[in-house]
Amino acid sequence: MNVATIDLTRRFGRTAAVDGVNLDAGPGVYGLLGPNGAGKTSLLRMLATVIPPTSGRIRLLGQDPGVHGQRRQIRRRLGYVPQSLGFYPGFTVVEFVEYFALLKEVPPAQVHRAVAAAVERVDLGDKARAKLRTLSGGMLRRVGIAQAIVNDPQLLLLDEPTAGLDPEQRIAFRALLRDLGQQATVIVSTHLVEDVGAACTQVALMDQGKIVFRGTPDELTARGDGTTAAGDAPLERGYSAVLAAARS
Ligand SMILES: Nc1ncnc2c1ncn2[C@@H]1O[C@H](COP(=O)(O)OP(=O)(O)OP(=O)(O)O)[C@@H](O)[C@H]1O
Repeated sequence: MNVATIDLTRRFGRTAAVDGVNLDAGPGVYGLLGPNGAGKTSLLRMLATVIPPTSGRIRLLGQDPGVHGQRRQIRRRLGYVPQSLGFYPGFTVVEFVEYFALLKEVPPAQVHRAVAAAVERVDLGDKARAKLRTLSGGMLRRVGIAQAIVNDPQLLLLDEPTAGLDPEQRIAFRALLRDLGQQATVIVSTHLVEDVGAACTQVALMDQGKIVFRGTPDELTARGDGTTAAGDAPLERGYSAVLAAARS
């Protein structure tokens, strides 16, 4: 398993943002759904080794992120797109992605090719030498994705990556996720259920810090069958039905 958590919990004061999550994930694309404040970002931040858990256990890529040497090895093989990434406005696209390649200790001889490949994969080849301050919001999102994939990660964590992408880019991005998920574990938090239906092999639904559903997108859809759950699409009705059941 690339990700294994046992009773993973993260508190902020009295709030249990993540409350006893047990998760196993091998290669594939996993959608993480849930309402605002469900704990998705906090869970992803722990998996990205950005914040430590309050209690519980995590193993990532067979290593313990609580141990310095192992955490460093995880970070070399990890990609993370946070909800808002700080961009240095005076950097070009290539300089920015290269900076992350160096942080992730991509071997120097491979950096040039890895950066060019990541920039091409997000369809920004024609903007490679443009300064970040001149790019649109959607293009910056794609730069954020390029930095995350530059080290060919075995674990890729994306927090609402399609926010701000136009429809054409979202479709291309889902194809990229499916491709990356052949080898890597890709966990993508999103509010867009179309993204889950189109790109994910598995879906987890969080509510109030807990995972209240785990299964395939079709299984989530089936939860809405024959119910009066709200939603314009079948997957949305499944989502609403599971949340209503979890809260009843
Ligand atoms: N740094 C923090 N300090 C205090 N409380 C926090 C912090 N980060 C998150 N929380 C709280 O933890 C809970 C879970 O927040 P989190 O951002 O993980 O949810 P989310 O599912 O990602 O929400 P959204 O869909 O709105 O992004 C919320 O109640 C939030 O207010």
